[in-house]
Amino acid sequence: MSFKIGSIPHPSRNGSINSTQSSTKSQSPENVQVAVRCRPMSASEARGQREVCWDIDTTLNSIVIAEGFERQNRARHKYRYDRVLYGSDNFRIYDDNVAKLVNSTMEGYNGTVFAYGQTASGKTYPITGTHNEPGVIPRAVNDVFEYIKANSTREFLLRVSYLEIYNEAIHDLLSPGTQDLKIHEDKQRGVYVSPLKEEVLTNAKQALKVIQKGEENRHVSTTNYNLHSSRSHTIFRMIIESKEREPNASTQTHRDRSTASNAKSTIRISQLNLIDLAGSEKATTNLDRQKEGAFINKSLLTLGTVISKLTDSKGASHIPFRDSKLTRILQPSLSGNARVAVICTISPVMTSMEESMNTLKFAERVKLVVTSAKTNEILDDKALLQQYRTEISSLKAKLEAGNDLLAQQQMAQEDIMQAEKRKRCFYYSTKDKCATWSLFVQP
Ligand SMILES: Nc1ncnc2c1ncn2[C@@H]1O[C@H](COP(=O)(O)OP(=O)(O)OP(=O)(O)O)[C@@H](O)[C@H]1O
Repeated sequence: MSFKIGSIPHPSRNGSINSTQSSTKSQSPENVQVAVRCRPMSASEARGQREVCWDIDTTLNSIVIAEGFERQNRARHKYRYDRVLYGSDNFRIYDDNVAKLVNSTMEGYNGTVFAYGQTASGKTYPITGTHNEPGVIPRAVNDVFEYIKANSTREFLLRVSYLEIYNEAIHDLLSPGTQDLKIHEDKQRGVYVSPLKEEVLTNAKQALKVIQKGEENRHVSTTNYNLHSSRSHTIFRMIIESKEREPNASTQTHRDRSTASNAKSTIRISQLNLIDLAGSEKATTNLDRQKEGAFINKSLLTLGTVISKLTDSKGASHIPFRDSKLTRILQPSLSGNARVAVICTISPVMTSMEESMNTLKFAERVKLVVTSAKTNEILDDKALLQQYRTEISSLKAKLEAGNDLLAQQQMAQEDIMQAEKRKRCFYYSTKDKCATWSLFVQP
């Protein structure tokens, strides 16, 4: 894999991130964004088949089996998605289907992007990309740092992890050799994998090094269909924390300080999951590939079942998220609190028609999944402390105001007593001509 963040070409098409801060706390329910892309033929495919077996309309975003390629009795059903593309342009796929989602993760919403399709259909290509056509991961990392640059009133903390699910076992790609990674769930953290190494990111260049390190540790093999076939599902996760930056203390008024302490009392936390699924494969004679294929097919089948049940209009009973590690990890995204974008990839050749049709049907079903992302805000300890401080000083002020009132009442009481004494003194001094009492008469 070779890509460089600093040298992403086509600057005019770069920078699609909108830096405005959203004031909404919850997005209205929305369907999963689905893009379908048919890759161009490879040189060897082009030798066996002259034309692409799909009729693709990139304006109407529809796809149908091309005339002359339909099989007997197969109706030429036209499929429509949010975006239907042909070719190698990774910029368009990112700008149209992913950039907005990445932007919203910077504003506190969770986001998940995954690529789905048979082996060698071109899933890794849009996710990691090439030097000239960088994929979702390098573009997202680039946009995250661009967003941070454009939003100087907030400070950000970025952490990444990179894992793969190979033969139903979870491996840490950033810490190879770590054994026995398990999926856990608790109220605070939701579903998470542990022990999993997290690297703190400080700049885009370092982020790409981390990704490259992870890529090198991924399980890749040569299959009948792909020279560098990914034999595992990978999940690249970025955790984004942000809070209002504290203004310069020396230039603040007391009022500024108390407003600032309220504003910085919350921290936004969101996750960006970028997932490259392993591809389903037809039977092979290689025993290792057979074993891998069985695990891959089973987890993709579970993903299909989960999607079907989530979109079952009768209201699904049990959704089998726990039947595979992949669906278990994807559970929080698919069941609600995340924006989700799916890139479905198909091959241009007739020999893969059956698998491509299955991918198109999957794309149709996943399009029906509805999610409703919310901003995730928490109070941090420091902010909590700050809140307590503000509360204590307000109580003190109230107490002081109360004390003043008490003091005023005491003084009034004393004034009354003095007046009483003066009255009595005046009475004594006039009646008994008592010099001693006359002292009280004088002010
Ligand atoms: N849109 C595309 N334009 C040009 N080349 C592509 C495109 N998509 C894929 N390719 C090329 O096709 C081959 C297979 O692609 P890729 O590895 O992305 O497939 P995959 O679906 O991830 O396969 P697997 O599931 O086996 O890992 C690669 O050589 C890749 O460079």
